[in-house]
Amino acid sequence: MTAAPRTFRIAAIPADGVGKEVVAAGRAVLDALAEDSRNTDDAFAFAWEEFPWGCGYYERTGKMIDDDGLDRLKDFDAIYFGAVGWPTVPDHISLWGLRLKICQNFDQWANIRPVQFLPGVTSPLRKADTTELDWVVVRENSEGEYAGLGGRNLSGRGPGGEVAVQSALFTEVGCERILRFAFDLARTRTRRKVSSVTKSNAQQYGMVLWDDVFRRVAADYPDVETESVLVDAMSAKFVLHPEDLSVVVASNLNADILSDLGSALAGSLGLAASANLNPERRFPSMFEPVHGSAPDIAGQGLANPIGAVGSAALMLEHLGLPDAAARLHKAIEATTAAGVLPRDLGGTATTEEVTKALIDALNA
Ligand SMILES: NC(=O)C1=CN([C@@H]2O[C@H](COP(=O)(O)OP(=O)(O)OC[C@H]3O[C@@H](n4cnc5c(N)ncnc54)[C@H](O)[C@@H]3O)[C@@H](O)[C@H]2O)C=CC1
Ligand SMILES: CC(=O)C(=O)O
Ligand SMILES: [K+]
Ligand SMILES: [Mn+2]
Repeated sequence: MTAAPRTFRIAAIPADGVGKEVVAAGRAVLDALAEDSRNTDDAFAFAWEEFPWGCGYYERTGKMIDDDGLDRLKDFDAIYFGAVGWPTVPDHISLWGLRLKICQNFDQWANIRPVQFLPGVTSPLRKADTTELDWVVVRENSEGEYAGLGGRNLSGRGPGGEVAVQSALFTEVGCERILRFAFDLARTRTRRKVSSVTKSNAQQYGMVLWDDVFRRVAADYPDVETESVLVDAMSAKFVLHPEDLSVVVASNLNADILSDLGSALAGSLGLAASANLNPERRFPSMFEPVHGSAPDIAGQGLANPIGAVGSAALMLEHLGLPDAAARLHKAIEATTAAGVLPRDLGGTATTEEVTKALIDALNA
């Protein structure tokens, strides 16, 4: 007798552009994994519900998400997200209307973005051996530069004389929780090191508060090596001394930029995975590739699904399925090592072909 499968309720929000293609790919891989677990003692299954929100929905209804959308999402075990944004809708409307709305209302304050180097993928880094490289960007995901504070036309003078203010919000509670999260994560890694990134020479209030809290929290983790680096210097360090990185923690904007840089160094933005976590589990967490909707390649079957599949692996870990997550990672490595590469990695494989290779690799 085998036990009934543990069933996880997942809300899929593919949203726009390649988001639709990579979420479909990720779902196919996850369903294959679940199917494979049937008749085992660790059987699990996914009950999917897909939501049509995004820019197309906005064009039809004037809403990025239904008024009761958050209410409908709040009891899911997790959210599997694609990417939001399309040239027909201003980017700040679409991003605030969907992704930021979910992240902020569900207090997904920790955004985890591993930078992973894969076999068979050429890195633009000049270092001959990238096999030793592996670091993770921890992004403060609830405040900072994306707090949404400010306004336009503050001078009242209108076009030509407009004044706009965009403020960054830093709270001691917000800094402390993300910094502790980074230290706790460092303790789970081979290299126990946290690099904190700010721009506190120029931004003398919020980022100096961050630095102060970093020093205070660090005292509780004497076993973890630390460094405090300005963001301009850290961007150079990503390229020149990536072997010196393990956990890199930064504010919302700085980590957003650094994580795209990191994934490009690993070979492509299409590879990068992320988890928007509500660590207290009061709300569902959301898993999405780091990249956007890529309108330049959308609808052509060219999207690299690996970032979305890596995000699915982060979701499996969050759901308490570490063995299944490890199998996904192995399948990703086997696929790139075998040279099944999409166009952004210099290959010719379509989204569908990469997805099929990933599914085949699960059982290899
Ligand atoms: N979390 C989200 O939903 C995000 C949404 N966006 C939105 O996406 C739209 C496009 O933004 P961009 O700045 O162009 O960034 P993007 O990440 O969509 O694209 C940047 C470059 O990376 C390539 N790329 C991205 N994903 C890829 C994949 N899976 N496979 C192969 N190549 C891939 C694109 O073709 C493009 O050349 C905008 O509306 C933006 O606001 C951008 C970033 C994150
Ligand atoms: C919006 C965006 O670029 C990101 O979340 O990475
Ligand atoms: K995304
Ligand atoms: Mn980004």
